[in-house]
Amino acid sequence: MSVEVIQKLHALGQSLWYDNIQRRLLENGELARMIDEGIIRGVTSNPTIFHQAIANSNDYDTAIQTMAWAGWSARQIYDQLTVEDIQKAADLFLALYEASQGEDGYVSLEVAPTLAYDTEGTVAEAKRLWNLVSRPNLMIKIPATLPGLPAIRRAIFEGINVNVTLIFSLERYAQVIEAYLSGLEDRLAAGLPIDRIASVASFFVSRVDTKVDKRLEEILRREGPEAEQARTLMGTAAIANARLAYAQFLEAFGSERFKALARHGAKVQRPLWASTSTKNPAYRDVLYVEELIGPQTVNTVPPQTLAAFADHGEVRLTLSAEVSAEKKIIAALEQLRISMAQVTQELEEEGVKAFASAFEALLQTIEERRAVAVAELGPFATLLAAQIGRAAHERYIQRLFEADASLWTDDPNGQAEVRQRLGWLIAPQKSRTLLASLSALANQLVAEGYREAVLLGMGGSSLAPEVFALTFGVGQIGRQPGLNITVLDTTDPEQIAAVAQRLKWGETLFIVSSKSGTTVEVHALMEYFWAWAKSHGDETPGRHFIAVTDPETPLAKLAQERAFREIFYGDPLVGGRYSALTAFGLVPAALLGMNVAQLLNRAETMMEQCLPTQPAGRNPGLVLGILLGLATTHGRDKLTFVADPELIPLGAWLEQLIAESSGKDGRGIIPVDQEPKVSVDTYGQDRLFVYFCLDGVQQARAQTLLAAGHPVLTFRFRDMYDLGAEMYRWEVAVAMACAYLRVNAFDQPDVEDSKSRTRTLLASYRSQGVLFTESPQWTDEGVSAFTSQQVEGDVSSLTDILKSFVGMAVPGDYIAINAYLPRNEQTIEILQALRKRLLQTTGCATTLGFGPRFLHSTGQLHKGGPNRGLFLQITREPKVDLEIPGQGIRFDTLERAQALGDFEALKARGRRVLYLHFESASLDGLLDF
Ligand SMILES: O=P(O)(O)OC[C@H]1O[C@](O)(CO)[C@@H](O)[C@@H]1O
Ligand SMILES: O=C[C@H](O)[C@H](O)COP(=O)(O)O
Repeated sequence: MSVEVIQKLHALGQSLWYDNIQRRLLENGELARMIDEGIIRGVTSNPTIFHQAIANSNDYDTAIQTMAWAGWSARQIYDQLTVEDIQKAADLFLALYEASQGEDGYVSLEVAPTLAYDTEGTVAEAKRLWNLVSRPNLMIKIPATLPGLPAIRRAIFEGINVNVTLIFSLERYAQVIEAYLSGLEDRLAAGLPIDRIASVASFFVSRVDTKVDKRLEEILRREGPEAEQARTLMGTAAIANARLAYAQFLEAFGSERFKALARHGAKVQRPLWASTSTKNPAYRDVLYVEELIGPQTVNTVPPQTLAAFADHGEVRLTLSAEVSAEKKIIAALEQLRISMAQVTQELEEEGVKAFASAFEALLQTIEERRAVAVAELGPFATLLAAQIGRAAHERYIQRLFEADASLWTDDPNGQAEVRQRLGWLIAPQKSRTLLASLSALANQLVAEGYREAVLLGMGGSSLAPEVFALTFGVGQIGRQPGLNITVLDTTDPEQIAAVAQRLKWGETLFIVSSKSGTTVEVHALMEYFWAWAKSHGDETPGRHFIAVTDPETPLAKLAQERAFREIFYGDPLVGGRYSALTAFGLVPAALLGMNVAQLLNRAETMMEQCLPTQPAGRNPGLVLGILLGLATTHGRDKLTFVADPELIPLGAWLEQLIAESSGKDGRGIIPVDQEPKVSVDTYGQDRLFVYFCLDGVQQARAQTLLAAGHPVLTFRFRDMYDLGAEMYRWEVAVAMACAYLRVNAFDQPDVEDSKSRTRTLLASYRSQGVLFTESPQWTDEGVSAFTSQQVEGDVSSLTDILKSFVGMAVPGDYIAINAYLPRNEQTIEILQALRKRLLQTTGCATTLGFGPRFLHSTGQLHKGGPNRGLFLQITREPKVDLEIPGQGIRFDTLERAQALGDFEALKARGRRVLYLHFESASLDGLLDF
């Protein structure tokens, strides 16, 4: 696009405005770029433009859905969407507005076209929109109908900038100028300033040709004596009409009357050439720009006209006071009985009608989308609005951003923790400081021949990286050259060995990721791979390692001592499970080759929607959070994920965020991830489904669930980078849900219990060589069973044990399979089959977690949440085992100690637990019940 031609245009006194608005342009920086590069100097919108923007895109889906959930009407939603876009555009133009001293930099918003013949209604609407948008560089568009004229005068008197729209005739244009001047005079008479009031008169061009040409064509068709004259007049009326308007402008604003106003600072009301895209393909595509260039004018162009003009537009002065030729054209038309008065009157009426029907169609579209969103709420449709009202009254969002810890807890220690844990709120902005170093490192590693990275971390330090690795991994969209990342968050020797076996020395980078820098699994894994690296003959393999940790942690110190290639520091004001958009998620994202800036842009756009400046019902995080809280208190506490294939990995990250944040003090939301599909009538009344939709593969499933009466919230992703937005939204939502449930969203008080029991067990193992002395309640066929309570009835097989255990489940319970096994295809298959069986037999929700990974995720909820869980714990004798260098134990011992530590912790809290240890038996036996 050539900026030069536009600069030339501006040098001749014409400003180019953009006849287009679309949320995507505001969010992705395109409008900002066009302003910065000097391409456009203002924006105009109209009901047709908004109809196209909203009805033909999914840019507004999240916003519409949120407001619909909050109980807003279609009209309220329309207002909010349009005002937001206009405000955002106005903010982008503010600098230009100021630099040009109010000459340019305006953004126009039209009053509802249904008010076009209602003077009082228009005045009231103009005032309402002016106050609502509240930007100095706003222009309110008012149609120049007869009833519109006094409204224009009144609006000017009120100090409102006015873009007078739908002007077609010279007569009406004169009345528009009169209304403007009178409005200014009224202000002066009232002692009010007039120097900051701006107005443009939108004179419509191309539509005049469309209508006149049609009449000329009729004459041509008749092939009579007037045909030749008609031919020469084709495509001339619009420009002649507009040039005559320009002459009228020069006269009116050169008058003594205006000069008197100008002495008080009045600005001229510039003519704005509107409707300047070429409608007849036989005409030059920049006709209505090139032929109307002159001082003190504006031309507003839609995208295709802008592109054409920048490409091949020619700039020369084409407007002047000399309009004899133009007068002749109009006279010639009149001779052919084409009355401009009639043509323009029809155009005005049709123009109002067309805008009104676009407006009605837009409201209809919003209404349809609103109804779909409300239906998603199922039984909560009638209850949610009041709860949002309560949250607004209690200032939930304000208190979140003010770090008012009393929102979650009265406990002083808990409150102190909360105050240290809210840095994630500004992560989308703050993390930008990492961008340069991240891309430098990614490029350097690729250039040095690294192909693979293994991330060693647990919970919040591994789950977001895993989401990114699985969604943006090999062959996925939008990826620059980068490394493949494998996440290792286990102490299972088989799983570790399987990864180690396929690594190539020299091509593999290790990312040691731990916020606290003290997590036992991470330390053990790091020592293992450090020794692995050394075993390749490199005594100082630090350059193959990077660390992500908070400042001054033991890991940070060790990484320095061992000369790690790089250390990235996390934000100490962000807790582990809220760290996705800090170094913990972003370092791996960058190494994968993701566009981290884009991820953060999406997150920031969501952040802006979640700010306290937004009305409560417009805040996607707040509305979702209150809904989660409400559903939980109404017994729908099993938050069940349904996802299109690409989005399945998101569930594991959400699981930790939700479970570890909310599952405490006997309350909590139970996330159910990747549950096998069963017939919908299997589900109890304790489900709240969420559907993560990318390409709609699971749409039919979601519909079936909805039809069966379950709430199903749909989250539509435009592409995978929307992960940035959704991660942020869910972080806010979970914080808000926790406030609603009155639990501290930012601690994990029950996790430590399992850890300390594990430490005690390991100490006894180190001193006495035994880990566990309890004798099983039952043992046979190579399986031993330990239970929290005496098994009822006759038990002669594993099947009996399982039946008796499962028999304890009542509606509203959930069954958690906690497997300390290698997380691989084979075990996943067996355990998912078991899960399906359990679900079908009991109707209860089921979860599957691999230990010790889940201890850093759902483990908190298991112990601290509602006592509705039945825990089936599984370990087995390992096929391989590995030494943990320098610790005097092997990985299997650590894994088993972790299982036992959690078993004891669960029992101590009165949970129903069945612990099965498979010595020699096959896991397949689990399916025989
Ligand atoms: O990043 P770190 O400090 O290694 O912790 C890992 C995980 O362990 C937990 O503290 C729970 O044990 C999580 O909250 C956290 O995400
Ligand atoms: O403000 C601008 C007008 O609404 C717009 O230019 C109308 O153009 P059209 O005639 O191409 O619809």
